[in-house]
Amino acid sequence: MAKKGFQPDKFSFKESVAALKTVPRFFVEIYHSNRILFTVNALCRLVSALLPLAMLWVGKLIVDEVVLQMGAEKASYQVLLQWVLLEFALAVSSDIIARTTSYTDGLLGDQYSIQSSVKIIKKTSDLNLSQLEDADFYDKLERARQQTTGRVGLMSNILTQVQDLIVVISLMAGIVAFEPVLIILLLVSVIPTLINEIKFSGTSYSLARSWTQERRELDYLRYAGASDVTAKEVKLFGLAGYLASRFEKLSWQYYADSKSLSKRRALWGSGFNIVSSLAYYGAYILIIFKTVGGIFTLGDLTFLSGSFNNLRGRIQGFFIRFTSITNSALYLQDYFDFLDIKIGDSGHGKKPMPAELKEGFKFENVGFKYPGTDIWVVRGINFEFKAGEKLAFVGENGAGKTTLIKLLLNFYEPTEGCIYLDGTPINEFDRAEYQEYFGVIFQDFVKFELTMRENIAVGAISALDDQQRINSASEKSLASEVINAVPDGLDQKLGRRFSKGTNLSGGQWQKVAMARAYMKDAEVLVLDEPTSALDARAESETFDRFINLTKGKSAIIISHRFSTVRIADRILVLKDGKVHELGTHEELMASPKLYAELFNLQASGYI
Ligand SMILES: Nc1ncnc2c1ncn2[C@@H]1O[C@H](COP(=O)(O)OP(=O)(O)OP(=O)(O)O)[C@@H](O)[C@H]1O
Repeated sequence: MAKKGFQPDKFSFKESVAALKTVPRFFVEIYHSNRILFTVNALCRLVSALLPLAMLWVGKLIVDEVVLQMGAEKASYQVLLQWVLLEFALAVSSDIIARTTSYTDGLLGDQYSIQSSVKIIKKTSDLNLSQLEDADFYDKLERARQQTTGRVGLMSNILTQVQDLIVVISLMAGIVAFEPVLIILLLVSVIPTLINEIKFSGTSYSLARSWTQERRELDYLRYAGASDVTAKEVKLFGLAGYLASRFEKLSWQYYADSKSLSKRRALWGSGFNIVSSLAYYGAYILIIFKTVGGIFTLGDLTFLSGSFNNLRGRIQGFFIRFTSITNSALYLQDYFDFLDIKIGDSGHGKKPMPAELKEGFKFENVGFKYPGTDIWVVRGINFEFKAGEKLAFVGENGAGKTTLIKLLLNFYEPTEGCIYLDGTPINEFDRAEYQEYFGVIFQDFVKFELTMRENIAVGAISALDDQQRINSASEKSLASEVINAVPDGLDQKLGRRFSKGTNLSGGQWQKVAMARAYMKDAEVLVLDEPTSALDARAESETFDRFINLTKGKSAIIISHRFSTVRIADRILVLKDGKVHELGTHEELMASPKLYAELFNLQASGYI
């Protein structure tokens, strides 16, 4: 995707500052992630904020005492020793406190990062399928995921900011007591940094934000070019060069935008720094003159020049950190925006589900367009799916079979018409409870790179340790054959991502997936092409078992194999998003329409 070039001022200073409103919520979350660590951290920072002034002051006392003793007839070291010991104690405490601060920073950061990642996973699972299938959603997710670790830096940056503010106030009070003019010079020396930071605040976030889509594309290209899943085809079709060059092209564009921003920042930064240094040296000369003129002692000189330098560094750091804080706050805003995405559930009722299905489901004049599109994928759909019935969906690719399942499962709401369960519109039920009714194996079921046991138990994850239930589901689905064929049985890691992992064949995976359906004692089972990778014998065995083992249960089976389909009680033939035929195998064979035509073609080996 070609990039027009970066628009740097999309996020102004004002917007960056406005993002700071997320900071209190952030601190409440951190505080709740570990109250003790947070309190220790804050106390350490408070104490260390007062240490620089104390150390500089003791340094001044030492120099003054040295000068005094140099002029004395008989030097006494007692006071001097006391001051040096005090400075030593301050130095040691300062180090201990700094280490405790960074230790607690790290721990708090890790805890917060774990918790925020968990929140992102949970939030994602709470959202509707229609929200998840949206590109905007992925952009939001990407931005929320970014900087999960950066947020840790935000916490320490903000606390350091408060800490430095205390240092700055205390050192300024010290300087004002000696020479108020120095404060004016100090301001002159830090204003250039302030201007520089205001100028560039928000720009790096702007750059990163404007590249959200491309970064997702880069991630995808990296995955497509270097992963076990794609390796076969990448090698066979010689795609590595193509993918690498696409990756490189996009990366270099980002690099160029990022470089030009860094260059401008560096150039402006060095210019401003010269002004700042001039003011500093002006102050230094003033202090030297006053010391030589006898107004300041040598100790005062050490204290003032030390304080001035320290202050300048801290105030500049304060502004620079401010930009980094506002930048992180913009990312934080993305994270909270993601957590605050409304779950599109508002139109849903809270009716409890009936204990068992009595009549069944009814589709009444159902039509559907995917959100953001203007095409009727299905329209004018009318049929009943009776309780206890085994119904098969048949139709060409793209006819709308999976879409009907998604509508039945209430992942999407029909654009027009209504679906009823025992006479009640399905959106009057609590969505989660409603979906609990179903056990579904999708054609693109997930091959989790977890153990065999976990892969089976995902059908009812609370039964992960229920050996009997797992054994029974494996027997029913023929997954037991797969379990026996792998070295570690149920504890076998699946997939090759982790050591000792093993890959299963397509058919073996489908047996594992079928076991998930048996794990869940669902009222209604839906199998969306669950046997496409099975050999003919395994397929027929799987379906015979399925029909026998789920007697009395309602089930929908989608399949392109007519030998499977014919076992169903009734068959619904979809064509161009409409119900073309509906009846038993015998009824449909008796009419010279699509079903009979396709059945005969397949029987004669043409398709
Ligand atoms: N999330 C989506 N957004 C937009 N269009 C979609 C989406 N999912 C599916 N479609 C479109 O809806 C139509 C029906 O797709 P569906 O998956 O329901 O077909 P199907 O009958 O199950 O096909 P197959 O036999 O190939 O699995 C297709 O044209 C497809 O491109």
